[in-house]
This record gives sequence, C-alpha cells and structure tokens, in this order.
Amino acid sequence: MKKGLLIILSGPSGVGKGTVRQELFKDESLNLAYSISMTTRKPRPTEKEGIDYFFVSEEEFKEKIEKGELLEYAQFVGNYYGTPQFYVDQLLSEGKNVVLEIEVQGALQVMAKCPHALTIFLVPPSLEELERRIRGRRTEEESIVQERLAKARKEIATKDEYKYVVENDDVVAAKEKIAKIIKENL
Ligand SMILES: Nc1nc2c(ncn2[C@@H]2O[C@H](COP(=O)(O)OP(=O)(O)O)[C@@H](O)[C@H]2O)c(=O)[nH]1
Ligand SMILES: Nc1ncnc2c1ncn2[C@@H]1O[C@H](COP(=O)(O)OP(=O)(O)O)[C@@H](O)[C@H]1O
Repeated sequence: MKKGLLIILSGPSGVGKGTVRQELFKDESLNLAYSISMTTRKPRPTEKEGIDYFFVSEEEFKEKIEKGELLEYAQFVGNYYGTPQFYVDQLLSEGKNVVLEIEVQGALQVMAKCPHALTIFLVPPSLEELERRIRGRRTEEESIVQERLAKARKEIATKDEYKYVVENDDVVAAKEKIAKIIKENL
C-alpha cells in the first residue's frame, strides 16, 4: 500500500488551525487522520482526553522524551507539547494522510527528519483580527493571551520556512485552499 502524506499545519495561537482542520476532516476524499499530541497543558472545559490531546504530567512527558517516543517536541508558553511517533508511523503505513497541528519549533524538527512533509502555515488577515479571535475564544487568562500574542508575532516571522502560506480569512475558503494544496501533493 502507498504510504500516506505527512502534513504539518502550523500558525499562531488563535488563527483558526483547529477550526479549519475540523472543516478539512469533513472531506472524506482527503483521507486524513489527526495525530493526537501529548501535552502538559491543563485541559480546557470542552477538551477530551485522547481526542484533543493526551494530557500528561511534566514527569510523564519527560519520560517519553527519554525513551525516544516523540517524533518532535517543544515548549510553548509554559507547557510541553509533543507528537507520539508510534501513531504517526502506523497511520502513514495504513495509507492515511496524517495531519500534525504543531507549533514552529516542532515543525522545524519534523522538516529536518522528513524533508518530503507538506508544510502549511496559516496566517490571520491581521494581528488585530488574531487578537480578536484569541480573546473571543475565552480559553486563556489575560497574562497568557499577552504571551501568546507576543509568541504569535515571532512565529509569523518564520512563515517562509513553510512550503505554503494560507490566509484564514474565511473558514470554508481556507479549507478549500488547503484541500487543493493537499490534492496537488498526493
Ligand atoms: N511542537 C508541537 N506543538 C504542538 C503540538 N500539539 C500542539 N502544538 C502547538 O502548541 C501550540 C499551543 O497549543 P494549544 O495550547 O492547544 O493552543 P491553541 O493552538 O491556541 O488552541 C499551538 O501552536 C499548537 O499547534 C505538538 O505535538 N508538538
Ligand atoms: N476564518 C475565521 N473567521 C473568524 N473567526 C474564526 C475563523 N477561524 C477561526 N475562528 C475563531 O477563532 C477562534 C480561534 O480558533 P481556533 O481554531 O481555536 O484556533 P487555533 O487552533 O489556531 O488556536 C475560535 O473562536 C474560532 O471560532
């Protein structure tokens, strides 16, 4: 069976990665699978263990690093995030196109290991709109919002490391642009 495509979707916090991803996953013709990450961040009220993330302690996370079980990992605004290698390998060998929704430092690690990965960076229409979205979500307290916005400016400055930069102006339009890119790269 043909191995699936590895797809990295990055972009600043609040740009709409999760929202656009959900739209992409409705399109069965793309044959997508989501790589569920591991994190030390506390779950948000709507998040579910083993669906949005595997929520672990810092001790458990460090154990995974030591055992070499993560494809990549990074620290992001006070928490660790990483991709379990095992599921990615399994899904790719099943022919699935696997989506990693990860931040920039981790994406750079994957680009170095897997040069054929399809890399997409989602940008907001403006920084003001990004701020509106992240605040509108009401998931982070003010000090964390500020840190995430500062991080966002730095992350957007690295967008040219990615093969494709897509603006998330409208969710359906962004989904269509990404679906087209994926199909061109299959
Ligand atoms: N390197 C890396 N980044 C991740 C991983 N999982 C999530 N992230 C990124 O970590 C950042 C923070 O994620 P999160 O706290 O869920 O906030 P949100 O993206 O604003 O909903 C985002 O840029 C995610 O894409 C991972 O496994 N590895
Ligand atoms: N194109 C868009 N236009 C307006 N609001 C959006 C758009 N895409 C996402 N949003 C909203 O912005 C907020 C952040 O989206 P989310 O998917 O959680 O971002 P991320 O996963 O990148 O942190 C959510 O409240 C979401 O409904």
